[in-house]
Amino acid sequence: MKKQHLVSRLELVKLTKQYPGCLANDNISITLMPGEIHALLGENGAGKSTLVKSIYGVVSPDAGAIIWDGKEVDIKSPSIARDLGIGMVFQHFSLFETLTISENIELCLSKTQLHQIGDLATRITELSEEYGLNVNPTRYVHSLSIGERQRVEIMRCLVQSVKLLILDEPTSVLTPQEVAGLFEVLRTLSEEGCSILFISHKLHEVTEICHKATILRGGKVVDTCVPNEETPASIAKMMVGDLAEQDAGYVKREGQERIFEVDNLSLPSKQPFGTALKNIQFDLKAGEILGIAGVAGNGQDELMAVISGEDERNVKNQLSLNGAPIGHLHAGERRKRGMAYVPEERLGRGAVPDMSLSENTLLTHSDGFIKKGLVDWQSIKDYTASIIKKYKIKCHGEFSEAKSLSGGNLQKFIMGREIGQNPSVLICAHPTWGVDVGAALAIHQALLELRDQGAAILLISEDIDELFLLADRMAAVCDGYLSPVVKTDSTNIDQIGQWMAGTFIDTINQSTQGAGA
Ligand SMILES: Nc1ncnc2c1ncn2[C@@H]1O[C@H](COP(=O)(O)OP(=O)(O)OP(=O)(O)O)[C@@H](O)[C@H]1O
Repeated sequence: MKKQHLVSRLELVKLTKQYPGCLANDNISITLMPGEIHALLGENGAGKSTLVKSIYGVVSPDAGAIIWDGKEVDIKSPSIARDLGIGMVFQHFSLFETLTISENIELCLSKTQLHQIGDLATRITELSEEYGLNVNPTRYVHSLSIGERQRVEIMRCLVQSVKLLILDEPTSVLTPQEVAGLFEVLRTLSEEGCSILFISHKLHEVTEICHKATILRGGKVVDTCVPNEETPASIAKMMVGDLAEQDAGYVKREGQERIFEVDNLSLPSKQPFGTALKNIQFDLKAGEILGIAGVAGNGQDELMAVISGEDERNVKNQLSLNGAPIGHLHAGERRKRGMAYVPEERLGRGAVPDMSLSENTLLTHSDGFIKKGLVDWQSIKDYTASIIKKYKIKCHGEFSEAKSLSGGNLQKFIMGREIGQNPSVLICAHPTWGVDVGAALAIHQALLELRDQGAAILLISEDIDELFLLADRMAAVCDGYLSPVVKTDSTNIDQIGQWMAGTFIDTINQSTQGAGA
């Protein structure tokens, strides 16, 4: 970070945002200097997203001021933010699959910007070389991996000569190798004077790359620190107070009898740019967690949809539960037999946004709460209230609409709702995605408790550290293929990282061809 600048790049002065019944940002003041990489930390619902949305013109604050390069500004919309030089990379990318990289980037540029840039494809190629982004402007977005898509989003900000780049949990979708590449780009940008505001729950990354950190709690700034003078544990303490226990070194278990099996499953994707599943084969054992690593978009969604029954194609003999085929049964029937699911997409698949938490509970627990044909609302409310209490979910109550919860709080609710059914098989994707350290610890312990009671758990995640922490056996998916399944104790992050990049596929293809010859 260059130190000679005296004028701050961005100053937030007593920024305040009130939602009905919730003061999301309460008099927040933060200063960012040019070139500063600044982490915004806080437990779920602390107000981080609301704050960055105010800076990017998506949310309009009720009080306070935003000072940009020394002058007060009124950022009424993202286009005003972009004109000022503020770029944001959201957790969910907003790219059109059927357009090229260049066409996607062109869509968010004004006529004046396009005129200033000249030939856009040439500019993208130049910037790609300058920052080592490896972005080819003529490639179609549907052919890109998640890591490449993120680089397109960053490129979209770079072509607009961004002076402040906001990243919302940028590393949760990347392989370890891609995280290292991203950090290189961020360091170069910082050297050149671009400020970076970085929301993350991964504290070791914050200590590695950020110059300063601001910690929010209950909508207020409660602390600031210089991350490389702290440890992940000391920052966690600033965020959530003392953690009674630390997440470390859980005992690995050996599974008992085989409960669930996927046998030689091959299935074309139903989506135009989805991933076909190719000869997937694995089993889940009672009292064991099987972790599947992989960068999003490599068949995880398709696999999850087939197992849950959301994909209704008949794969009768390819899926079995307790020795009986279930691949022809609909989703509700599979739930009745003891299966539960936590899908990756929490709003829309995991919960219906406009329904209350109680109503969302009823959707996946219909059997338990319908008595003599009538819905037992009191029991549903009590059960929902118990999940809210157990997982310390920040909301107004069981009547809160799912969409009014912050991302991490909704994730906690969905996990709690599914674990609470005591399933014999739990299939879950990204169990702690966007969840703060304290809540992640609670979710980890609930998963391990369920495992120790004899459930078989499939954990699909992009968080490789979490998989190593929780899984007893591990594998990786790439391009719809599943790698060999190995005991977690007998592998390492490097090997799994390479499998995530597909190094095992040739061997699998050779052995299948060999078998067919
Ligand atoms: N549209 C809304 N209506 C009502 N309340 C809201 C709305 N959006 C956010 N909130 C509330 O504002 C508070 C702050 O939410 P915000 O999304 O900013 O938290 P966060 O720190 O980003 O959390 P997370 O880490 O879970 O993403 C939460 O209590 C949330 O329930």
